[in-house]
Amino acid sequence: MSIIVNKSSISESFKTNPIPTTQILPLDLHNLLSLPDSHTWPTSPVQPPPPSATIPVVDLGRPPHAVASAVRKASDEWGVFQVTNHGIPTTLLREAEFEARRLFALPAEEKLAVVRSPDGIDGYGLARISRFFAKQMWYEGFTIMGSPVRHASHLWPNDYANFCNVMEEYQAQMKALSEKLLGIMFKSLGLAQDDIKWLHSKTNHHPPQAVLQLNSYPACPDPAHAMGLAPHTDSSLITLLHQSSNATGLQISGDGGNLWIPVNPIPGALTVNVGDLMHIATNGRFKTALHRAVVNRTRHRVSMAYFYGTPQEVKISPPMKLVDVDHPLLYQPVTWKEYLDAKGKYFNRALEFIKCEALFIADRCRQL
Ligand SMILES: C=C1C[C@]23C[C@H]1CC[C@H]2[C@@]12CCC[C@@](C)(C(=O)O1)[C@H]2[C@@H]3C(=O)O
Ligand SMILES: O=C(O)CCC(=O)C(=O)O
Ligand SMILES: [Fe+2]
Repeated sequence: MSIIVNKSSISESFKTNPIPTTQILPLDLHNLLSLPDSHTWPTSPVQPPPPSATIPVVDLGRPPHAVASAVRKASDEWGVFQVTNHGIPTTLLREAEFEARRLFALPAEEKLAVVRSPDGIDGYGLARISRFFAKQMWYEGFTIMGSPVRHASHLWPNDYANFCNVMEEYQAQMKALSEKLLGIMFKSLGLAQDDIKWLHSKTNHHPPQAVLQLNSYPACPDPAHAMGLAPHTDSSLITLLHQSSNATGLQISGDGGNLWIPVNPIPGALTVNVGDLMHIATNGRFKTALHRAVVNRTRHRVSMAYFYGTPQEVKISPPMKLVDVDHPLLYQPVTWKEYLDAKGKYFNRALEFIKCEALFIADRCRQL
């Protein structure tokens, strides 16, 4: 039997850049009565957002031209918006959150049995961005790519079918909605299907890659000095986020990090983040939103993020219609895996490192 290893799969990125175990294992936050020093962040001045700053909400039930212009405006200006009337059954959203909570409610030692391996993509653990920060986040997560059966059957040997069925159905529905939204986004820029072949092409050898991340932020004894998920942009084309409606937590940076605007959960709505790959694919037209999650004293908040990206062999570059003298090509073509490699090294500066000037400068240096 021969094993075909395609070096471009996103899970390969974690094989080439393993994460130290100390950056994977979370403390049992559910039983802590005060904030340990390891989790104490310097307080940042809390500024009230200006009254005009609210994250756009797009009703997908409106006429197509109205939806397209609202999506375009939100993606240009914010890189994030909420969608209502998206067609995902509320019961599925509720069931998925219920199953996620059932997982995080397990005793710490049972969750540790499905901890991510240093070079793996799926399983339980801290956020991958942890190693870029001196302090730990008030956070635990569980990553699913495809079928969660291997880990779920470990957690619930006699009772894993429901978790798996719900998570698989959730991923199928999120995939369909991601594809619909990407279609709307590209169309809103005046592009036809033919302009972005990699998005629709039947010639891709692999299906689009996607990751479902369950995020858990236990109630926190000192939320003002804790961080749920530190400021970052998502590496996907788009991310569809469902946040539990029992607590706010997601915030968007209005100005690169000093002003934070909350995304107030609308029951049943989903938040759409423009990811770094979409910023690359639109030659910088659409913004990638810097965001973070904060925690609170009384509520255990859970969110579910579905990261939708490209098939493994696809190099992302903008369609020619978005490149001209006024809009020179901004970024070098990259696969998702290559981009995750850059993100693993340079974190929030990864985009800078794949800028075309960087290539130009590197060439110049070589010539000198
Ligand atoms: C496909 C992805 C996207 C990843 C990396 C990889 C698997 C898990 C994703 C997250 C999930 C939690 C936030 C984030 C910032 C993190 O630390 O891990 C995400 C990251 C990214 O968007 O870069
Ligand atoms: O929990 C949230 O609201 C944010 C989650 C997030 O940003 C992520 O999973 O990338
Ligand atoms: Fe995110």
